Amino acid sequence: MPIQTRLTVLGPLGGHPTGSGSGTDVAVTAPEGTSLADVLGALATAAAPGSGVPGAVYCEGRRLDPRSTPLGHPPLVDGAVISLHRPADAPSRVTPPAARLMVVSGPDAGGVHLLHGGEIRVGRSAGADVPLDDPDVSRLHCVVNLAPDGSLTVADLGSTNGTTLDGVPVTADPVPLRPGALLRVGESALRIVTGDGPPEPVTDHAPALPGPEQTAAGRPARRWGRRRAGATASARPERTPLPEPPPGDWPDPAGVLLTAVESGPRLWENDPSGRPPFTVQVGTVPRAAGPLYPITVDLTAAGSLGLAGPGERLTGLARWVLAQLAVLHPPAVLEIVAVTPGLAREWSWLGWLPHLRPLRGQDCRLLLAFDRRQAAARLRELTERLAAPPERAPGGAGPSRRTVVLLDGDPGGSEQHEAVARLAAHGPQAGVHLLCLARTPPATPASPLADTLAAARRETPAVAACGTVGLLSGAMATTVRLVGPDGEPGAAATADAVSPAWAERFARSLAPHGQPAGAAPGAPSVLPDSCRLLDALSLSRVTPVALRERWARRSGLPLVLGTGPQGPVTVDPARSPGPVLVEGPPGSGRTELLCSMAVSLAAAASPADLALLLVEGSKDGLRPGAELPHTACHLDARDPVRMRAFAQSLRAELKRRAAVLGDREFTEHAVSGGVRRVVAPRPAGRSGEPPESTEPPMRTPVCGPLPRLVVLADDVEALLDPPLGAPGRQAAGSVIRALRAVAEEGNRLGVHLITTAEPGGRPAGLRIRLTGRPPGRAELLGKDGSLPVFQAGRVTGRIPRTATLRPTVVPLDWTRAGDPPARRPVRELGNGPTDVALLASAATRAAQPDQATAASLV
Ligand SMILES: Nc1ncnc2c1ncn2[C@@H]1O[C@H](COP(=O)(O)OP(=O)(O)OP(=O)(O)O)[C@@H](O)[C@H]1O
Repeated sequence: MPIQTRLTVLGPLGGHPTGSGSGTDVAVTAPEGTSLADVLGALATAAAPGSGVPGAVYCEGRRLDPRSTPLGHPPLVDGAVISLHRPADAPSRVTPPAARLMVVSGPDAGGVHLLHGGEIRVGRSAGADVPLDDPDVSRLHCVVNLAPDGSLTVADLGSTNGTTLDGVPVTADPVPLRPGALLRVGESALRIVTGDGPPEPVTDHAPALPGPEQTAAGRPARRWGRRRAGATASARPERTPLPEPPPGDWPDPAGVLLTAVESGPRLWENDPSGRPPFTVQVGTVPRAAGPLYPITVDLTAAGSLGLAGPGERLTGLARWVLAQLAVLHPPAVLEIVAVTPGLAREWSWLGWLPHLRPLRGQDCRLLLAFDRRQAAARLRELTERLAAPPERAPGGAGPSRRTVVLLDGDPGGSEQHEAVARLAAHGPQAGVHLLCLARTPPATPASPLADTLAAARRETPAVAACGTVGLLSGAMATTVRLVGPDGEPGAAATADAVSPAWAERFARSLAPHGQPAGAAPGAPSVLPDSCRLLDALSLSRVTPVALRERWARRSGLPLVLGTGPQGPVTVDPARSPGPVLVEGPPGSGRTELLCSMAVSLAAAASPADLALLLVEGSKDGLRPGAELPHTACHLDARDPVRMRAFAQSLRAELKRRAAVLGDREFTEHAVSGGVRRVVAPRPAGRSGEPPESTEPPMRTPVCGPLPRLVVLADDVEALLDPPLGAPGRQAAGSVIRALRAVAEEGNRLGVHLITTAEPGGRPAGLRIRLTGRPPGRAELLGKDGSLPVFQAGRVTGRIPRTATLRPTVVPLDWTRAGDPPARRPVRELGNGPTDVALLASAATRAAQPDQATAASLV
């Protein structure tokens, strides 16, 4: 399977990748094992057209050897930044810092600054060592000193609003700064952490919210300072009693960045501290002593969350909300969709997050919408979900996988507005929650909360359906107040916000994560229109040796169905509580899928361990599978004698197994010696003719361990309701009764049924629904709801080997990431052996010793 890796290439001039605008983002698609050297020229051309192959390549400050650095593996994973010719200005790996100064709350939160000793000045000025875009922070506000002996002190630098340490004012006289203590400057809270962290650079100095000059021009610091001293009623936290604090410990922006960059143990953790899922913190309330008090919103209770306020402050808060959701929930649990027409610059960083991959088979590269056409497509996909049954967690009450939809900007015409309204009203029950942004002036004494809320509803009507709305308030919009369904505002809290540079760094760090266990790294997130099963099985060149190795290391009965958005899709029919059902409209690829399943099973287990029984209700579509040495029987419904004999043998086999096993469940090789087994006969008929009826449908049993039996039954509808005049009409009932017996008790006895219609008995344990667009496109439905869609493997066509694919390097255009992917039509070859024939031939050779044993026993 080819893998895809998205990289950012910095040209000869280097630079720091603080946004999608600098450097060139590219998607490299190449077969597994391709080295950097194979694509280096194309990468250099993408970064600077006309430039030659560079002499040196760097990643994370290290020089790489292009020939021995494979794509898709560290450090060249999704989201990596490489620089050509010379190292980038990006922070490089450094010796472990003595301490970290973390900005844990405030309007420019999330910074993690490495301290190596000496004085560190904190202030609003760009020249400060720790610059903070916080309007209440003075240009040079306080200084932290790390002495050679590791001791820390802090002193105020004559700031307007003062500095406090754990609630105690700090003067110009340095006082000891204990690790873990909370340092407050303006609206920001900082914490020192010491200890030997990994040497990962995380300093994020880029000021991204309005720069110091802008804020200074619009707001004299002293006036804001006075306002704080005589705060307005709406901005005073002590006026509103705080509710019971939510349980659990709450992540702060600096900790979240570190978790993402270092893939810390808390990434996607199931929080043992009891923090409820899908709950986000929008700000904190400072208390005289003790930790910051988190103000949180539970999306499952609120339904949807509205956020209103001015420009960058609003996006900074929304970035923080989305980042928290992404760091707390894996992509298997959380899907993020961004419907933000015209706002690619603001929101393209989301594209690095694994949560925006179209795992449900949506027709796009990423779940982004930067123009109205893309917005219409995303909204259509989402509203279609309202009609589908919600995905339930096993044993759980609520939907197992939820979707958070960021809505920013005008989604389009009346149809799209109506779709948004439907999602706002009915989405939460289906696990779809909106995060609606409304750009309004902040709530101030001149514009009370009620007016701001009304303005937000006018600006973004869906806000009216949001169970909770966060309103940014105060002259500089650094305070947030939550308004619930009762219309009562909650406590005023310092709004937490993070910068675009922070968000980009955060999202890139998560980019390589989120592949399910066993998926190929960098597996393409977009479903192909055609999949060669042998590629999905990693058997592009199928040889007897490769098969014997697989057969030897088999565990269970792995059945690879095809490829999903994250790599091969595998099920285990032996673990299904009932038959496996393959449904779909005519021509959707059911017969082909049954053939693929036969091939996939034959690749998993040797003929000694597995026998296949192929049953056809009307056509002759499974005939290619009869070539497999595993096939013990190929029955078609035109021969009543063989049909009855088959039904009799199958029922006898079930009875015999039940007698041998008693109360025990079938396990691999548990039963052997003196036990007869069913071995493969070949039906004597040639293609298109009914097989001759002289032979029993299954060969004489011989001694040996019990193999598993898998019955693959196609066109079972024709057996359930045989057409008048069909030759097998009379015998169809006996076959159906035998299949029903397998459905009922087969699994316990190691006999499994894969069928296109339920014959009765135990209901299907696993359903595969082919959609028919394109042929072979299918979704897997477990008992707990829908799982990702996949493209079923093809075995009877002649698909050229994809292993010969040449690597491609394509510039990434984020504005087009929400479009359907460009598809290269797969041309099937006109001649040459089919893949089922290739595998059957290799399997026959691989099974030679087995067959010799079997023959001697017959
Ligand atoms: N996985 C696949 N990949 C590509 N093409 C496929 C795939 N499966 C089926 N097709 C194409 O679709 C055609 C119909 O497939 P198939 O006969 O398996 O469908 P079906 O559901 O069994 O239909 P029917 O029962 O009406 O015959 C095939 O001839 C093939 O060209």
